[in-house]
Amino acid sequence: MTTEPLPLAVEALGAAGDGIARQEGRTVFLPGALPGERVAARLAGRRGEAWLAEVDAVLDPSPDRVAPPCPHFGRCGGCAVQHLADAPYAAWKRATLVAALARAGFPGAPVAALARTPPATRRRADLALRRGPAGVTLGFHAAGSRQVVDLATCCVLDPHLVALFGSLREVLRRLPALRREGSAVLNLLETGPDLLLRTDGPLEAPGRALLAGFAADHGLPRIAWAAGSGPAETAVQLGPVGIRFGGVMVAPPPGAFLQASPAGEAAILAAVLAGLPERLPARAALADLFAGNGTLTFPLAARARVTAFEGALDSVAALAAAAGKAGARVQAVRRDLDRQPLTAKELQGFAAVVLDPPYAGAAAQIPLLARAGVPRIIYVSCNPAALARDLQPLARAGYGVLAATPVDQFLWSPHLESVVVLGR
Ligand SMILES: C[S@@+](CC[C@H](N)C(=O)[O-])C[C@H]1O[C@@H](n2cnc3c(N)ncnc32)[C@H](O)[C@@H]1O
Repeated sequence: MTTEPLPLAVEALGAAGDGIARQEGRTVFLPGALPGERVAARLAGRRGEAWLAEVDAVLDPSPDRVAPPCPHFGRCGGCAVQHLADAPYAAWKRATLVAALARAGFPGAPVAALARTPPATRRRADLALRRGPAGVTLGFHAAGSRQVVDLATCCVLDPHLVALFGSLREVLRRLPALRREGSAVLNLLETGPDLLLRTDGPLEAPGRALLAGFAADHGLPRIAWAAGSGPAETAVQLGPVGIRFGGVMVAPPPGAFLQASPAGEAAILAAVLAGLPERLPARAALADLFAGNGTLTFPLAARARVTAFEGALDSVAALAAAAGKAGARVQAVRRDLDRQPLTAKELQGFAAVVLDPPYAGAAAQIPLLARAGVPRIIYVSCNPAALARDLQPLARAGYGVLAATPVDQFLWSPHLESVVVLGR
């Protein structure tokens, strides 16, 4: 359903990057509209109690409106806010963390300026693939839709990854393993791009040969493949894979989690290390929860012994192997922290606990952490809503925010990374 165009005054920029107006007492979300603008828009559907509208025309543009740098902006769901000038953009992102901390019970907490990440530096892409009559479509999903936007370029991704799009599309067109749909995770490691391909058909010998040719031609040391969401197997290995964390070379599993950009990782790490207690006794121990492949673990190990807890078996194995080889004072432990969170007793020996949970947060672990009374907690979050929820028990347990840093890891998207240091 769509209505006739209505004139609407945009009052604010919402958490998803949409303009927000009011119409007959209801909130209206206006993708592409900016605060202070008057627009003509059609009500096009519901988002919960609110209206979702399509902007027909911007009648009075905001002085903060700028030309979006990417030709796909507006259709591609990867970015939501490329049309806003830099200073109000940075203020909007920082305000997200201020609001989350206020909701958590920390109004007026000290929040640093937004740590920036440059365009064209994102080193991890999770691309959707579709086979159609005209070939293979490769890109991100359109905003709020399952449709895939075929990307010719991307202003966020590292150009080394964007440069692969054309030939990857072509090799996938010839790959029978891709019947209708799949995905491609590209991780830019120090050893070159690492590809994990998930397809809806089996990968036979001719397909493997095709991928081997692609890897050789484009400098990919490894291509892994998986049937749907099944386990990944190595399809092509032409050389070692690796990335250094705190000077320690780690060989991450296919499709491994990486912090989105080098600058984002550096900003997170700086805030985490600055959040540690100033003087750590010689025998101090640190806990790194949701440790992944050791992005934070190895730099933390330069300050004290670290026990790294992680749920994914292949990541724990990569972390343990790298620690063994480097002689790092790191113990890697496989633990599902949702099903079997660390008990208050287990947590009590640590001088500081760093946690960097997935998007959903750490709901099972937080109450036990609140009870343990660890002197320092450093929460790295990629989801302000989960952060606000998870910090509430810590506020009730008497913790205060010592420092909070918003990090613009997910440039031009509504997502925000942040590092919050808590003590009591
Ligand atoms: C946001 S990543 C952080 C990884 C790492 N700290 C880093 O900076 O690269 C979250 C990590 O939590 C892990 N994870 C997800 N659910 C988990 C669970 N229930 N228990 C333990 N680890 C989990 C994921 O495998 C992933 O490695």
